[in-house]
Amino acid sequence: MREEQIYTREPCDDDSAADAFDFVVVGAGAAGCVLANRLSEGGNWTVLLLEAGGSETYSMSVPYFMGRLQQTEFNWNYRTVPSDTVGAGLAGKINYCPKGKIVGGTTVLNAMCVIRGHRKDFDRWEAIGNTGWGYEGVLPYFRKMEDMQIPHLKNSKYHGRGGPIKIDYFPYQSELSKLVIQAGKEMGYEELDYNGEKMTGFGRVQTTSFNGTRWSASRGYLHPIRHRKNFFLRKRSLVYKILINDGTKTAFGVKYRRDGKSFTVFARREVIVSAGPIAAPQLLMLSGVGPKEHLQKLKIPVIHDLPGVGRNLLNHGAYLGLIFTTDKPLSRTPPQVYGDAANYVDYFTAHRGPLSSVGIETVSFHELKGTEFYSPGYPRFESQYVSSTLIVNRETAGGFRIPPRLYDTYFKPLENKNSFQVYVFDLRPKSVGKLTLADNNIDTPPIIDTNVFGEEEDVKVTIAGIREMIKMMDTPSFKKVGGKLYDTPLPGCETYAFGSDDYWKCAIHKLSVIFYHESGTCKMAPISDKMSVVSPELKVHGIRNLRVIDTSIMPFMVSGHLSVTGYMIGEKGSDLVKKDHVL
Ligand SMILES: Cc1cc2nc3c(=O)[nH]c(=O)nc-3n(C[C@H](O)[C@H](O)[C@H](O)COP(=O)(O)OP(=O)(O)OC[C@H]3O[C@@H](n4cnc5c(N)ncnc54)[C@H](O)[C@@H]3O)c2cc1C
Repeated sequence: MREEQIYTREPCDDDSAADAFDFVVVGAGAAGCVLANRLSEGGNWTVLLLEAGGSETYSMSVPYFMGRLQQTEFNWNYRTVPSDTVGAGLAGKINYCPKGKIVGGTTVLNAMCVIRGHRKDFDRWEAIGNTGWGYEGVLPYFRKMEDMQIPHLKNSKYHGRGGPIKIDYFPYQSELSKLVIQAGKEMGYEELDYNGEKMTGFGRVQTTSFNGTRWSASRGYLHPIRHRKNFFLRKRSLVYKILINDGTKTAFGVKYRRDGKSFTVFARREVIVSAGPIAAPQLLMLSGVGPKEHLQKLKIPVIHDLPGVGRNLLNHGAYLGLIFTTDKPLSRTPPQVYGDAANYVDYFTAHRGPLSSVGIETVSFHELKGTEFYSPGYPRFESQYVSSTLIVNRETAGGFRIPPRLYDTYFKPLENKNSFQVYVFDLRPKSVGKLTLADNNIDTPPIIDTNVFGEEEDVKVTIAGIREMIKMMDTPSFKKVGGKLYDTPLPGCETYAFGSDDYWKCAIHKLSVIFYHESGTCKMAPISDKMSVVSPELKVHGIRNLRVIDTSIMPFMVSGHLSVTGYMIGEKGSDLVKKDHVL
């Protein structure tokens, strides 16, 4: 048994010399792990899963350690280009763009929130010609991936049981979380299963966790298949080229680098790219599939001109400065959590206590009644209630690139106060960015221009959201604890009257972050759409035996978070592949 198998049941690293497989899947993230599992079930085909990162470890399963994981080698550590619209007040005007480089992909680094989106989001995908991707077409796959643990949701027709991914609440729920749900009721909202019939309202956050531990893509989809004879996982294997026959335009294998050596493997049936929204378009372009002029400029031989590769970069963006103070402590700051030995005892004996949560235990969804953005039954913004002001702590603030001076003037005064933070974000922003290559080398990170908050409408929606949150302080529940908006003007925005639209606009552009929901860079749409990269069967236009199956295929943003969308795409994509290779 190799060392990496001692603490987890992750499959061993395959070091056989086999060089031909039925399917070669690139990237062991949310979608890639699903494909490896589903295509190897039945034993008819051999499947090789190539992952650039190494093994998941036990400590990664502790929810509260989430933020720290971003400061490790298990993160690709991408950065965005400097921006005046999102995070203009961050160091260098640059946002971090974390992505998991590990078996399990970004599901090992993420906040574990399970929020699928609204049925209308998927109906919109179908309306542009993606037959079968409407809500009724995707719901069975959302259910298939789930093993619902929350007692009152186990028998809901919207949820699944017995699937690979366990869904549960975090065992820990702060006083803040309870209070927010109560306040929501006082504002006239329902407490509900936002992944069910209706979405508007408040709820405890459903999470990809089990018994207080992270349930990653690898735990759910790879651990159970570690003994399959037809499944092979090669770790620390960086794929740098998809091999495509220029004459027949057929993909037949990939080249990858492992431990300093180069290898070639062949795919008898298909190459499937599941490298995620940043690396999938990067790999296509490095292999000669992408916008012709861009590739020619970088001296990459063009195999197929596909102008849409890397375009349509979707994302959410959140304002970081919405903070409320209270007379009573409702939650704990990171130093309080990390500094109390009792929390480790609680966690390591019973998987309970604050370490069993990432710090977000409640979410709510709002329609913005009375504004131009109101659409009955279709919420337009989400709030996440952070169980402490995580950011009132130098280390966490640094994790968002908040410069020391900004920290000292805006956040430091809160260090000895009781406060909590609300992330508000527009669920369906209009801004769209793009991803391009910096050069023709896989080791050079691509240029990520998110354009988040580039459209005026997205800023207006966020302002409307902030105002809705401020109203929450008028509820009896928050009055009882002295809930108050933190109204120190943000440095750089003092010239505007605090609370005016102009003030909030300034603050949003300065103190915002991308919400790590990059997607859409290999857009799924019929070929008639010039920006389309893959067909509704997820086949790359113009190339045989090559598909992209991960969150990069999303044509439009969903009103949710993307790991479960990734699982759904992996599940549905597996069925589409199987259909084409019926024995
Ligand atoms: C900090 C953070 C918090 C988040 N919080 C949430 C949340 O609470 N809820 C939620 O639903 N979503 C959340 N997300 C987003 C979600 O986790 C991702 O959108 C989702 O995992 C994307 O799935 P994917 O399969 O497309 O890609 P990924 O899961 O990123 O998988 C891609 C895999 O491909 C590998 N790879 C890339 N390039 C290569 C290459 N050249 N060769 C070999 N392997 C390669 C990568 O190492 C990775 O393992 C969060 C993301 C971040 C960064």
